[in-house]
Amino acid sequence: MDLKKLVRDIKDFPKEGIVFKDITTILKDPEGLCSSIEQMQASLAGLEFDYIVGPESRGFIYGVPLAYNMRKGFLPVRKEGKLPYRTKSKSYTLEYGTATIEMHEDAISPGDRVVIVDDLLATGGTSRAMVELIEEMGGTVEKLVYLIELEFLEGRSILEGYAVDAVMKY
Ligand SMILES: O=P(O)(O)OC[C@H]1O[C@H](OP(=O)(O)OP(=O)(O)O)[C@H](O)[C@@H]1O
Ligand SMILES: Nc1ncnc2[nH]cnc12
Repeated sequence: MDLKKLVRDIKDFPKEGIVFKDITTILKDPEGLCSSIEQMQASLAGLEFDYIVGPESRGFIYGVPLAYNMRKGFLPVRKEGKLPYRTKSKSYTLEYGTATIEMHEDAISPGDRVVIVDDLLATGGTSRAMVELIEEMGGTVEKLVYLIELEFLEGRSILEGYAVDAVMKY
């Protein structure tokens, strides 16, 4: 299925100059939703890992169905102040601003093999911050999988050395 037909471009959201890739139009379409999950999952076939890590909020949309289908645990990464237990945090810049993400300090144990799942790779700031949190807790990042990659923002350059895959590229 050609999912690009279901992506809606929104100009100047959330800031002037940004072309926002709206995936709600994929999620609304039953075939689009199913195919987008399946195409991301195909990228993990045969890979051995323990957990899927996904960031709030769009990373949850794809991270949980992939974890469920592959019978893995899901570890949520949240914006600051949302997780109830003790946390480790990291601040970073993304395409349209800055943010701080957090994980529970006991989410990952040394030796855990992790896959990062998110809807979109732009500058890579969010993903780089997740990689650093995971590695500081002793985990290894086996792969990063996205539905969309904005290649012109060169997010892969700050993820050099890691396996990165995306279903759609712009
Ligand atoms: O590669 P980057 O430049 O870091 O940008 C990508 C991130 O930006 C978006 O999340 P956002 O922080 O807007 O949160 P949301 O999912 O709650 O909309 C997107 O879902 C990625 O997580
Ligand atoms: N252009 C964009 N569209 C949708 N989500 C994004 N996250 C970062 N940049 C984005």
